[in-house]
Amino acid sequence: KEKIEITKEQQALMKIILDAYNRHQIPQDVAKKLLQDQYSAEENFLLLTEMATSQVQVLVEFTKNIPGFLSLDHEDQIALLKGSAVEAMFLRSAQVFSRKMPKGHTEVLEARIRKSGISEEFMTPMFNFYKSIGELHMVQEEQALLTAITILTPDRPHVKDQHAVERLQESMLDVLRKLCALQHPQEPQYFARLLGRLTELRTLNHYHTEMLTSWRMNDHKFTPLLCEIWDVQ
Ligand SMILES: Cc1ccccc1NC(=O)[C@H](C1CCCCC1)n1c(-c2ccc(Cl)cc2)nc2cc(F)c(F)cc21
Repeated sequence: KEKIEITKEQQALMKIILDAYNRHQIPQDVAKKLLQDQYSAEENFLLLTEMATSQVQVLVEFTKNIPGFLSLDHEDQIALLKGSAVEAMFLRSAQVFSRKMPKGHTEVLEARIRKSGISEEFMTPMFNFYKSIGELHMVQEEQALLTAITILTPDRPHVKDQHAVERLQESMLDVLRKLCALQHPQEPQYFARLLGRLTELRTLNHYHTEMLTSWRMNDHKFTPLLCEIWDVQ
């Protein structure tokens, strides 16, 4: 049984990623809002665009703290952010959905989201993903590293120097692999299950434009930043 140890520099990397992840949490708690009141499809759509816009700003700040990211080609930095913003939003939503809540709150939250205005056809893949993330009971470090790994996906559209991105992603994957082995010694497959979620996350990418344009209301307004990131309007 090989001795798994996280090196000093990997510990430093993890601390930087975790601090950045915690520093850039979403300001207002959307789950609390949704649990407090029922909103119309229009209000929910506005809430989503506000949340998603602040999430992109938060994501940029988080990404700037990933060691090596700012040394990448500048156009590649943009391509990585643009390519991962939707997945980061769904990953964040899944982490919010899977948070430990008082009895019955998750059910109310799910019901509110089901009636928020999203078309019925997207509910199953979306909630399947949220529940599969919840089953992993990820610790904060794993959540932060998984977000960084998602951003550092080399094969996003328009990335020129994929190898440079691969090298950064590989160092994150190595830390995550060791962390999983230390945190879940009884589950040697845990790391592979975690990465499997990233594949499921990509499928949500395909649905997101349709989820937005099919929101049960007319005249969907998006912020300029979301028009950039979401390929809408
Ligand atoms: C939580 C967050 C953080 C940062 C950025 C975005 C969001 N996400 C949101 O604000 C929206 C709200 C928005 C208001 C209507 C209900 C869903 N949201 C979505 C979602 C559904 C469909 C699409 Cl297309 C996108 C996202 N899944 C959620 C799961 C949750 F547990 C939750 F609390 C909010 C969630």
